[in-house]
This record gives sequence, C-alpha cells and structure tokens, in this order.
Amino acid sequence: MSEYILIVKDLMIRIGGREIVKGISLEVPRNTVFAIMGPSGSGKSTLLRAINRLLDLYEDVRIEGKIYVNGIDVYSPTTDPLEVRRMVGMVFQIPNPLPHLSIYENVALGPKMNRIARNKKELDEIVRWALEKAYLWDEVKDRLHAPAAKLSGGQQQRLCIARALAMKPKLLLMDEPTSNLDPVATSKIEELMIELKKDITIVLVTHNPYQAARVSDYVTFIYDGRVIETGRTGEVFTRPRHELTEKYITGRMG
Ligand SMILES: Nc1ncnc2c1ncn2[C@@H]1O[C@H](COP(=O)(O)OP(=O)(O)OP(=O)(O)O)[C@@H](O)[C@H]1O
Repeated sequence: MSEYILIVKDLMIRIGGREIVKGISLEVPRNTVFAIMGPSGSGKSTLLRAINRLLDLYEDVRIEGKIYVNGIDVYSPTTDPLEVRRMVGMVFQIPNPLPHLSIYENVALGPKMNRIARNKKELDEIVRWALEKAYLWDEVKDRLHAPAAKLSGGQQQRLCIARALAMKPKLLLMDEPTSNLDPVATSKIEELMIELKKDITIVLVTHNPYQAARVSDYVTFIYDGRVIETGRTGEVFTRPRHELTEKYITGRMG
C-alpha cells in the first residue's frame, strides 16, 4: 500500500478550450490534512472536481495526466466514476443538505442507496456513527426526524460532513467548507478536521492562509493553474521558498 492516498501527476485541464490547470503534480500522504491555497480563479476547485470525477458532468472538458486514489487510476476506462465518488467524499462551500428531508434521511440516503447497510439496525448505527464523527449527534439526537432546513448554517455543514462520512470514504475533499460560517462554527469544523484525519485523509481548499496554517500538515500554493510550492505547513509558512507564496501568506497579493 502506497504511503500516498492521492497522487496527481502532470494534470492538465482545459474547459471550453481554456487551460485552467496547467500541469499540477501532488502527493498526499495518508491521515493528513492537506491544504490547497491560492487566490481566486487559480484552479483550486477545478482540481478538486477532477479528483472525484465531478468534471465529467461539465461540457467540453479535456483532462490529461494521471490521478490515483488509493492506488486506483481515476480516469482509467475500466474505472467506474460512481466507485470513485464512493471512495472520495466531498463537502462544498455552501452547505447543501436536502432541506426537506430529515436529518436522519440526509445521512441515511447514501448508505441505503449503495447498500452499505443491510437492514434498519445497521442503518441506524451508521447514521449515529457518522453524526458522532461529525460532532453533531448530541445536538440532534432528539430531533433526528426534523427537516435539515431547521439546522443552523454550521450544523448544516456538519450534517453534510456526516453525510459524506456515512459512505466511509478514503478521502474527503472540502472546498472552502467554512467560508459561509461564523468564527464559532468555523472553529468547530476545524477541530473536526484534525480529529477526522485519524481515520481518513482530508484535502482542504481554502483561500484563507490562516486556516491552512491552523489545520493542515501539508500545504500547496497554487497560482494560475500551477503549483508554486508544496511542503510541510510549518516550513512553508515560516520559510516560503517562493516570493509569490510569501506575498500570498502575508496578505500582500492583490
Ligand atoms: N465550468 C466552467 N466553464 C468555464 N470556465 C470555468 C468552469 N469552471 C471553472 N472555470 C474557470 O476556471 C478558472 C478557475 O476556477 P476555479 O473555480 O477552479 O478557481 P478557484 O481557485 O477555486 O477560485 P475560487 O477561490 O474563487 O473558488 C476560473 O477562471 C473559472 O472561470
């Protein structure tokens, strides 16, 4: 088993004839939080969407290079995109629970449809496990059948994390998961990421360098579709090797 859960090699992505990712390579060690930071429009979300094959849903996309998740070649013709999405969970910038479904159903739906649970008892156990892992159980255990829309923004985001975890992913991609949350809700999710890496690996896209510094073990700085530098977070923040990285982390980039 490779020490890397995710390997990206010479990735190039064109959308509508425009080159957005221009040759990115990354190696993400298991059981870490790996942050991808960079200014708006640098290609962070596009890179993330390539990893779990969400880009398949877009028109006119060309992808070159390789992505391996847990040793599986994500774009091999024999790889099933649904299998990739089962292995790779995703949490988006805006919490997107199914608002009219209950808290319970939001978490139970994936395991039910993918036959991860064989009966009601197993399903109940997965729902409870996932809600506990997402630090939400205590707040919702007495109202599991209330609609998800009744939860606060921070709770809805933790519900989305629970929904992803219920599928038992190997890798969790988080695309600016706290940018719509207040500081209290944000710090809860940051604590959660640090706890979750005991079991899985997290790739976190953020345009907040402070967040990358607080939660990540490794960080990569992306600018205009290219990796400027990658390293252990402590090192990149104390001794950036590239002037652009220094500008970005000190807030001097326009
Ligand atoms: N479906 C699409 N069709 C055309 N262009 C796209 C598409 N998706 C992204 N782009 C373009 O690709 C570039 C990179 O976008 P992307 O969302 O990956 O950047 P980002 O670094 O995540 O930015 P932000 O921090 O603002 O989310 C942008 O110029 C964007 O307009």
